[in-house]
Amino acid sequence: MKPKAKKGSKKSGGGGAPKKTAPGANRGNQGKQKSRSKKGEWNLVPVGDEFFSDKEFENLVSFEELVDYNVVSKADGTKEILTGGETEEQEPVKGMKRKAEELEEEEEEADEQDDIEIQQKLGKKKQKKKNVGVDDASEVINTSAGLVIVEEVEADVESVESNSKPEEAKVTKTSTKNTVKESSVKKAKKKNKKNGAAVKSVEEPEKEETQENETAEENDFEEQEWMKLGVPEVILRSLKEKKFNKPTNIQTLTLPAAILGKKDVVGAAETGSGKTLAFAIPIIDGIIKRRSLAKVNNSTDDDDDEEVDGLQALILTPTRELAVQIKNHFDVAAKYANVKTVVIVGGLASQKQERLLRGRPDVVIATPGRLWELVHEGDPHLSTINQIKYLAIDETDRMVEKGHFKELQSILQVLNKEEMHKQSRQNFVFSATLAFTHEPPQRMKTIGNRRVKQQPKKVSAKVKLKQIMEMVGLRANPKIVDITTSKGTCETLTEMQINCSQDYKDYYLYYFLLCHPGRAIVFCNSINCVRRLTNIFFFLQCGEVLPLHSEMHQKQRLRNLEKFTANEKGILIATDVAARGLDIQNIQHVIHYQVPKTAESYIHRSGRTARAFKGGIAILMVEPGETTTVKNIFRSLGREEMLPIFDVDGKVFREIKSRIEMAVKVEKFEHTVRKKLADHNWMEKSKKEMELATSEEDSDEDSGKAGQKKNLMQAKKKLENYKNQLAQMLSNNTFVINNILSK
Ligand SMILES: Nc1ncnc2c1ncn2[C@@H]1O[C@H](COP(=O)(O)OP(=O)(O)OP(=O)(O)O)[C@@H](O)[C@H]1O
Repeated sequence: MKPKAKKGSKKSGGGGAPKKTAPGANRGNQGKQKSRSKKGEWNLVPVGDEFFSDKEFENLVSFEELVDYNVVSKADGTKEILTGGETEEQEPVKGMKRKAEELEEEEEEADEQDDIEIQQKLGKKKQKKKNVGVDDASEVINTSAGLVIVEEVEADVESVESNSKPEEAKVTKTSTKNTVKESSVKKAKKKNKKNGAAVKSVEEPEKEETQENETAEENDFEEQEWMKLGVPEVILRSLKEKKFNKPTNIQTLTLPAAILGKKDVVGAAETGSGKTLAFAIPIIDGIIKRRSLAKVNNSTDDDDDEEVDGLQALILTPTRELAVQIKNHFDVAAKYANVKTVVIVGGLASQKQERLLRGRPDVVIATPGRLWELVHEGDPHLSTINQIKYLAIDETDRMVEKGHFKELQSILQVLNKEEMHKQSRQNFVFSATLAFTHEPPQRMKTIGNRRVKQQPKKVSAKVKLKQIMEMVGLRANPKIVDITTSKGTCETLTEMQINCSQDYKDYYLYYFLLCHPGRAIVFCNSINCVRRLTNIFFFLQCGEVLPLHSEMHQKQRLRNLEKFTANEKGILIATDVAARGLDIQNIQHVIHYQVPKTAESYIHRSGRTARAFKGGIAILMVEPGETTTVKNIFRSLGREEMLPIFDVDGKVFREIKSRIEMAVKVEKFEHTVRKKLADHNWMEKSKKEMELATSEEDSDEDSGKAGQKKNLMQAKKKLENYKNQLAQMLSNNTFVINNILSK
């Protein structure tokens, strides 16, 4: 089989039936032919649209296959395949037909070789990077207000320098090129190991790591590293137990200022970098210290007792799930510290939460809505909320967005009302996109076709941070650390793109999930899309497929997250409620089924994988109508190159198409049946209620009802039939699919 290129390529020979080939492929087969002993013909091979999403094939016009040919000997003893129009040099083979598959295999091997070379280069590159420590931390910039010390920390030579665009582009290219071939994703594990490569394995990464490191880990706990930061013994114990052997960068850079310096902290660091403990540890430490101080004082003065008995700390988060998770982080770190935490979020019974507050917890972790409700209702424990000693706002940039979280503003007003209390409170403001800023939208730069004279300027990171700090009410001289990379996402993440039509997204998604089993989150922009995909992938028997969106009951949301966390191959189909902060171990893949609306959302969604030093893949699915949004996102991220294209194995892709088509049909038809059923039930119910009287009307009704019932029965039968057909398809795994499943 041979691909044909657009430029300078000869038109394809043969008169193959115009089967479905790639768009633009059927340009006719009447091209000029250098006829010589014509024995066979090159025939068009049908290929799907998917080939045209592949950058590598951008010049491709068609694929052709020769199935009928003779091999004749040349004078030098080698063989020659004579075709209708050209002679191709082949390796000496014994007069047998070379199968298309063999040729494909060769191509794959060549690609693999390319990959190995890239991996080797990457391995070296990473080695070089490792030698550059975080300690190259630099310098201090004074903001215009002169209040704030901004420390810019060079976490990574290539990624942090904001002006190093060419270098940055080089990194993106190298790290992505090695993933261009989808077929090589699995092999990457072996290669990475061999080469010590930068891109970590994405298939079961933790298993390999834990097995190798298990024995070493006992002695790996770097107690001194933690102690240097001021972490007390009682927290060290739990960190050691958790095998948090050494602090992460953001922890190293913020903990001393927070624990020893008692400073307010503003922290921006990539997703999954351990920001939660960066504020949880100092808060726990502070509570313990205040308590022991109070004990000492207590022996002389009873009045001080009150101060440590009330609410000490408030943690605010944008989502309910995140609040629950932060509580878990606190509880882990405070295992031996006797610090009591509760979660106050909407969607759960407020009576239960009031009861929890009666237990006088030290720390309340809350979403602003429910918290404000309870403050407003005069909950006794929350009555001293204005005197809290610690305030942490996670995902702060999201929390202070205009139009969101009105209640947050109300809470902050209460907290900041009295200067004395404000000054005695330590604040923590964190997010992966805290310092992220946007170009003003194009529409603000033009009026009609005219360019606006005074072009609106991009708000600088410094200005944005200043606004946030003022809004939260930070004290003077906070510690500000921004170690986000200019590309936005974390270093261990591999990003790829799929370009296809809307209809093909289901095919690609199924293909990806089939070929790359593992815990995955699929992100959608709408609840309807979540529902539709959940049904389709349920019908396709893709393991445990769980929806998550804001119209679900809170209990169900939490239950689904629990199930997802417990299942290594679970698939969560979610809206952006799952985009921020969720920390679920070993999510291997994130798929943006629909392009997110903002760069922040892209960063946070992608950041559900590749967390805490691990690897992961994020796939961005783009249909033509979404390309402008993608361009805007990448412009905001300062990226000049598009993502590498995720390649597919055409053989597998063709085989799964019929399954998807049937599953989509089942999903649609089930929807119709459900609607018919609802109509029928409604008719039944209303008839009973109205108690229609006349017998004539009764008979009309009866015949209409009978017709409707028949209709419904037929539809149900048809649906059953479709389901059976799908089940049949799913049970008939072909050789190709079995081959994938066995890997
Ligand atoms: N020092 C450490 N060593 C190893 N793992 C750690 C360490 N600190 C935190 N972790 C783990 O890393 C994971 C990510 O941490 P965390 O959820 O705090 O990230 P984050 O920076 O808040 O991410 P996001 O921006 O997505 O919210 C968690 O599972 C956490 O338990």
